[in-house]
Amino acid sequence: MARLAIRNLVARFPGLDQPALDVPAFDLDAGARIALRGPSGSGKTTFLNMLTGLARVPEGHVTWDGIDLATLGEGARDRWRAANVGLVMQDFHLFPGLSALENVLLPRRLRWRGAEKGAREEALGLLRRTGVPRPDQPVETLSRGQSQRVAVARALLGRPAILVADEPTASLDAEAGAAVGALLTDLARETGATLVVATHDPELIERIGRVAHLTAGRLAA
Ligand SMILES: Nc1ncnc2c1ncn2[C@@H]1O[C@H](COP(=O)(O)OP(=O)(O)OP(=O)(O)O)[C@@H](O)[C@H]1O
Repeated sequence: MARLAIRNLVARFPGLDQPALDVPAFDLDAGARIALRGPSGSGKTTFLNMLTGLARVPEGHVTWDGIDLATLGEGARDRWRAANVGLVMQDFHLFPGLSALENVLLPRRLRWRGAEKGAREEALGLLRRTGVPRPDQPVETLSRGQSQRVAVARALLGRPAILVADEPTASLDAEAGAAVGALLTDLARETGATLVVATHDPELIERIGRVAHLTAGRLAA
């Protein structure tokens, strides 16, 4: 279970007159689910990067369960993220030369230096649930939609307390998108994970049930 409190978060980039992100206060209860909407360039990716510790918090506070990511260096943020966050990013970051199953297991292997007992069965179960038919297939031969499902399965392995996804249904047709959206929301509900999803997909937004809008870096929940 993970609770989020953001205070006075401001991110600026060179060449932009206005901050890319300016969020005075934003809170999520542990286990909350929220969809993040906003036009291109409104700051969604920047926001997700700050929430997950992928980027340094330049100004203000992003606090998960009392841990302020602004106080952590890059290595500490990476360790915190590996222990707490399941991430589905827009480009899937799958490793070619490895199978679907190996890709799902890879972050866990790096984290624990060896596959933990049960992780393989959990990974196979997630691949089954996400609808990846052949776990041993090399990822470079998967379709975009299948790659997306592998990325979702990888994010869900180990039941992370925080699930963050950036347009997780964007490369899927309506049916596959609905399946992946259902899986994300169902598993978040089952595990009590706090779920934040940047998406324009109306079906997924409805499934999540709550939406926050980003406009030019400002968040309205
Ligand atoms: N490293 C950077 N240097 C300069 N400007 C940046 C940088 N990263 C993002 N920006 C700018 O910050 C703003 C917010 O970008 P961001 O990628 O967060 O938007 P977004 O809502 O995710 O967009 P999209 O939906 O197109 O992915 C944009 O104006 C973008 O050009």
